[in-house]
Amino acid sequence: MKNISKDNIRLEDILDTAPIAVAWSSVTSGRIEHINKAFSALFGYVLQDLPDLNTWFSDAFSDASYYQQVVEPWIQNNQARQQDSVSMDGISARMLRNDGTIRKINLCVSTLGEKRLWYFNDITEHWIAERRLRARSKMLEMVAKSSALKDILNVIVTQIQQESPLSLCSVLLFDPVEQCLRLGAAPDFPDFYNQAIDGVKIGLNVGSCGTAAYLNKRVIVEDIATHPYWQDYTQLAAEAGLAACWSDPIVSSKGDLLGTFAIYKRLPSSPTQKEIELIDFASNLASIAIESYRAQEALQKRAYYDHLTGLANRGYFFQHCDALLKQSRVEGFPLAIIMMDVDHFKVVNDKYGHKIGDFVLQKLAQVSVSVLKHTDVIARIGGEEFAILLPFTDNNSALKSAEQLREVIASSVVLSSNHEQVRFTVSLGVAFRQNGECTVDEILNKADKALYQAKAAGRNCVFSMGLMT
Ligand SMILES: Nc1nc2c(ncn2[C@@H]2O[C@H](COP(=O)(O)OP(=O)(O)OP(=O)(O)O)[C@@H](O)[C@H]2O)c(=O)[nH]1
Repeated sequence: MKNISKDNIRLEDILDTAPIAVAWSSVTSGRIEHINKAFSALFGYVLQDLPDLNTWFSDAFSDASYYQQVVEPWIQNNQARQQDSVSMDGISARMLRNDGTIRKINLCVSTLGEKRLWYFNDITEHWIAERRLRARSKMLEMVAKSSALKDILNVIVTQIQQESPLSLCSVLLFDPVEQCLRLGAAPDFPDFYNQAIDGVKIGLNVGSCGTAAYLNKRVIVEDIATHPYWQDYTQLAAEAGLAACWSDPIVSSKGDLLGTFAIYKRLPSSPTQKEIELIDFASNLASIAIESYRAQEALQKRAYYDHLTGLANRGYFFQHCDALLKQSRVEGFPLAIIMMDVDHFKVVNDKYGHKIGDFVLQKLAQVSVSVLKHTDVIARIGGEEFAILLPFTDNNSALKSAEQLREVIASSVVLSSNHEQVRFTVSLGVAFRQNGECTVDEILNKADKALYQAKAAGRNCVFSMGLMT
């Protein structure tokens, strides 16, 4: 430490003890003549690194248009002011440190003779806290308004990317049925990377996210190129320009896995304490968003789906049928309806009990879904009564679908509590949208009449308004 005698105190020494970053420049040449210790700590430079003031400023302000439109006029205005002005209005701006990270500063200037003193007050922490609060409020508002989950997650990802420049962030959603991760939000990743990741099964050595989800704990990979967790994905990561990945499992309030939040870096690196806090913040926000979305989804499911079979319920079917009938009238595509009813179901219940009867309904739903097209909608509209809507389906195709349903159901088996094979059949009635007007009630009535004909004809058969197949 320098030994400063009492009567030999220089301005430089005084400024070095100041907690605020200060630089002074020559009024005439603009050369930066001194920076204090707090300046070096804030921006990472020593005096020799810095060119003249204007050159440094034009590089240091991270937002070029803000620099040109706001900062430059402010500097010029101050330079035009008379000398020995001691106090001036400050300006807020984002400035780059020598490591590329961004600091938010309040900049003030005063002129003293030939020297111009610049004061850089670091308000980054306050700025980050404020922005996080804003991001959090915006996200909660979006949750309350039931915005699309992808949009909400994009707000979180964007916030973190702004706080941690030179990073890419992603949220992947856990699919518990398929035990895989699906794309939630990864707005700045290349499409080929997102496509490759979407649907990846979780497991050990499935990158940072697949492994974090599998182990249900944070995974920090500092160098993707050499880490065993990435051994099957190093080329993919290299093509996307990714060198490090820190991934956190997103967990619900009950401890269930909801997905992963990850920060990727372009160069091998380990997270700072601040970046760990950032990951925690993002995972917590994402957890609120995903959990509330899932709760809403479950509510909707309860409103529209039949709890026993998992098929759509009567309400959903009628709504959907009405909309599709209108659309088919406008666009002129063919549409058919099948009504399907279990034969002698009372006998099944009486002989094997209600529980086995329930298994029969579940099995019937399962095999029906397996033979229908993904555009068809099957619903349980009564106890043992089902309706199927077949858009873009003409007369012959609908009859074929009905026959296929009949066959696959007739060959299905459920085991009774005594391990007896319980077999069951269905009767089916088919109706089509004719040219001209046709309401939901009209087409369902037609299908119902055909169903009664099938029952009357001895069951386990398909009828289409008097035509038996
Ligand atoms: N296990 C079970 N049975 C149900 C459910 N909903 C309705 N049922 C039963 O379904 C049976 C319907 O009987 P019916 O209307 O006489 O018809 P069916 O015995 O199938 O005879 P047909 O339709 O004429 O071939 C009744 O025994 C109801 O109790 C359910 O959710 N689970």
